[in-house]
Formats: sequence, C-alpha cells, structure tokens
Amino acid sequence: MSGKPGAPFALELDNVRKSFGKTEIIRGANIQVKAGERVAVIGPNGAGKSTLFNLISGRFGLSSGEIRLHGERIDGQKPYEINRKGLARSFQVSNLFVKLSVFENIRCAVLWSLGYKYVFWKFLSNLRDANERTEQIMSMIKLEKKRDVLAMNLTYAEQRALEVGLTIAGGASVILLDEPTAGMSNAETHRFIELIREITVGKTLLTVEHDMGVVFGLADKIAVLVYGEVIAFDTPEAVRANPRVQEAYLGSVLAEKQAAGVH
Ligand SMILES: Nc1ncnc2c1ncn2[C@@H]1O[C@H](COP(=O)(O)OP(=O)(O)OP(=O)(O)O)[C@@H](O)[C@H]1O
Repeated sequence: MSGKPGAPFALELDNVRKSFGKTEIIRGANIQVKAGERVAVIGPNGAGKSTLFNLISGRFGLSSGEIRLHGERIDGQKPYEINRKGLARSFQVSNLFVKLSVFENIRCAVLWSLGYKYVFWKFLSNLRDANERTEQIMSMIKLEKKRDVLAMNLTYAEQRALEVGLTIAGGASVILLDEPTAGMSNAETHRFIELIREITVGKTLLTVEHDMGVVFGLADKIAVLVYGEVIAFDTPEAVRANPRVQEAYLGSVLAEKQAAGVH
C-alpha cells in the first residue's frame, strides 16, 4: 500500500466541488475517514452520492478541491492508478463476465490486479499464487460450492456477492460499494450485510445505501449528503438525533418507516 506513512486518514475529501456545465452538483464536500472505519453515504435521490463515488474513484475529474488516499493526493489520477494505490469500487451496474465461471471471474480480477496480463512469463510462473488467492476470495464470499457455475446462472444475491469478490480481489485497503444490497429481499440483505462486515474487517469501507436498516446496522459513521453538501458526518446515533438531518432528510424517511410499522 502506498501513501504517506502515518497519514491520519485513509480517505479525505477536502472542499470537493463538481459542476456539470453550469450546474454545481457537489458543492464543497468534506469527509475524513479513518482507516478501518465503515462509512455509509446517505441522501435523497439526486443528492450526488454516485457522483461523489465517481470523483473518489477517478471516473470524473474534480472542478476543485482535493481528495487524498492515505495522505497522498489522488484527484486528477486515472481510475486504474487510484485502484493500484489501494482503492477499489463496485458498480450499481453489473461488472461480471456472465459467460465465465465464478472461479474464472475472480481469477481475472486477481490477475488484473497483479498486472500479469502485461508480463506473460510471470503470469505462468505465478499462476499458482493467483489461483490460491482466487480460492481464498471464493471462500470469503461463500461461493466455493458455485466454483464452476457461470456467473449468468447464479442467483441475484450470489451475483452481487461475486461483484464484491471482484472488488476486493486486488487486496485494496479502501473499498467503495455502491448500493450493495439493492434489489435484495430482507433475508438476503441481512445475510449480505454480515458478509460485507466479515470481508471488510480491517479495511476502510464507504458505501452508498438507501436502506436505513443496512445503514444503521453496518456503519460506524454516516455522511449525509443533501444537494451536494455533506450536512452531517457522525455516528449513527448522532446523525439520527441531528435536527438538521431530521429536517433535510432523515425525519421523513424514519416517519415513513414508523408509519409502515418498520423499525
Ligand atoms: N455525467 C453527468 N452529466 C450531467 N449531470 C449529471 C451527470 N451525472 C450526474 N448528474 C446529475 O447530478 C445529480 C446527482 O446525481 P447522482 O447520480 O450523483 O445522485 P445520487 O445521489 O447518486 O442519486 P440516486 O440516489 O438517485 O442514485 C443529478 O441531478 C444528476 O442528473
């Protein structure tokens, strides 16, 4: 892992701004995430959560501000460079090779992360290491029994698990998951949170999430994004009690849940 030794934060966003044309979508976002923290980014539709992830992962350039990974600036770098520095993200849209097996999908991601595709002789001599790492990840995401099943024939929840497996394949220390439980049943969601919790032990996690059960169950801290501004960044309890958050966002969501008898 690169970065400045002793950097206080795994990830820092410093007055990050992003405009599309004349419209400013991210309006001075500040977030500081300590190594090993799990942070959920919440906010109404269109608040800029996916945009923020695209800025952090290098898919979009910033209009102004700084992003630092372990103390080292990453804004302005290409997604693959940021990935090599230890930050990996998943996508809302599936990233799987549907006609490859579980094993083959993960091994592709492992090999890519090792850069072996560029050095073929090294690829051959180190294939065993890559295979071992692939087996490890398969067991972490609990898909050992689906080893030879094509990705297209997995259940939806298994496909999402495989995506998380691909995201962590390179051994990144900072993981960004965009709505990892979207489209899952309650039972699947519950199991999936446990899985995410297990495989991100010791890692720094940022997740975009709409499901408040997931947010309060998984996150050490919550960042509330409203109209491109982080209006609160605190523990779940503090965020729940924050009047500004209540007013801007959370109150209405919690009220809806209470009315529906969900706690
Ligand atoms: N490439 C782009 N060009 C122009 N506008 C964009 C672009 N990407 C996003 N936007 C706009 O930025 C705003 C924030 O979008 P974004 O997808 O980041 O929100 P979000 O909080 O992730 O929403 P949701 O919860 O619905 O996924 C929206 O108004 C969107 O239309």
